[in-house]
Amino acid sequence: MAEYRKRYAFNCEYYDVAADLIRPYTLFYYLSDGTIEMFDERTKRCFLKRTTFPLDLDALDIDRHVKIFGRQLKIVSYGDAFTKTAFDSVERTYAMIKPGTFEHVPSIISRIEESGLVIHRLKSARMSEEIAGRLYKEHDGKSFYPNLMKMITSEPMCVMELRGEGCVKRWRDLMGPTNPETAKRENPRSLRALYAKNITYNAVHGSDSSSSAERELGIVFGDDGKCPLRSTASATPFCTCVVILPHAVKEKKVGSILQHLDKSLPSNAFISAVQMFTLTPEQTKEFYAVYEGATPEYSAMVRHLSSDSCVAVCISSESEEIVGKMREWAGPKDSVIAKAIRKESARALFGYDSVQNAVHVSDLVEEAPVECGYFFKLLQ
Ligand SMILES: Nc1ncnc2c1ncn2[C@@H]1O[C@H](COP(=O)(O)OP(=O)(O)OP(=O)(O)O)[C@@H](O)[C@H]1O
Repeated sequence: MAEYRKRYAFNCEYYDVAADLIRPYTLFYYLSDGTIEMFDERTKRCFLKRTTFPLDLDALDIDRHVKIFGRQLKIVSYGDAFTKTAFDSVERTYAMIKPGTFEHVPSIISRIEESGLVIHRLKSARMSEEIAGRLYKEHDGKSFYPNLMKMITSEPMCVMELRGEGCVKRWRDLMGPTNPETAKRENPRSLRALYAKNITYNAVHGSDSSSSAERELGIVFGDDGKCPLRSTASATPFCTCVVILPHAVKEKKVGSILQHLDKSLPSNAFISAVQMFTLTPEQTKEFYAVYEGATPEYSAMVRHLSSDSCVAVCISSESEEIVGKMREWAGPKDSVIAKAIRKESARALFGYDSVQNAVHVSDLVEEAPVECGYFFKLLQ
């Protein structure tokens, strides 16, 4: 191929809110001069002639979004083998926050985000015996195997896919040595030094190589992308839903928001489930249905929530007052107003305006279980 024509190709989707249509485009990036070009796959015509544009190649990935001259495109797949080979090489690892450590999920997510690693998938789950058996096959027959199986299926835990250069080693460094006593001596800031109870309940797990990571991610998240593990969400007796919005996920504020939330919970409430989702515009409209026609920001809210990954949180409680309490925690809808009158609220601390306002929280006691059910039942 002539050097001038060498290019990456990405199949993208643009959600046209006004027409309520998803428009497919191919985005090209020319390596020789950093120019871009767009092709409209519906009309089969050039949409944007080859032009200079500051495209951040590091930010390009499947399911991620890229803004081209104000148009938010979602990358759905690589357009050719050349592009796939160049981009599909990002290192991934399988990470697990083990049973007995669920209360530390907010702090552990913060540490992951601070380290620069990217959380690509996240789900709080109950490990089944079948999946655990496949995961820990190599330890079958060892003296500690029965205890290991008992531990891993005993309580809620969290499964994650982490991404980033060298992430297998970086995550294992963050975890620290297998035995917490050694961890305390050799790496006192490591997660096992801080949160492990003993060698069995040792807080976290990480794949030991890229090939193990591929195997473990396939087992836990399903080779077809459908995670076989049951969610931990509990809607009884009462629950409410918090959604950490895409801008905050992208800015790596999930851990800080969860920590802030956790501190504000009354003693009769707890975080029962946390999960990352990437909603389609149709799913977002379904979720935000009650706001259509009721708020001027509706279209912008749909655009934002469907623009990238969000994190849904289920808060369970013994009292229905939890719905009001979480609204209070979130603060005024517009972060600008929140910054003026409720400086300590989540929207004041983590949001920008009335659309990128860090969190969505259930408004009404009747809506809260429906919203939790949407994420933690319907989308499972
Ligand atoms: N001697 C032991 N006694 C009790 N449990 C053990 C022992 N060795 C390992 N385990 C348990 O089995 C898990 C898997 O063991 P492995 O040797 O693969 O450790 P690791 O690679 O540091 O940890 P992980 O695989 O969980 O990241 C350990 O995390 C620990 O929970």
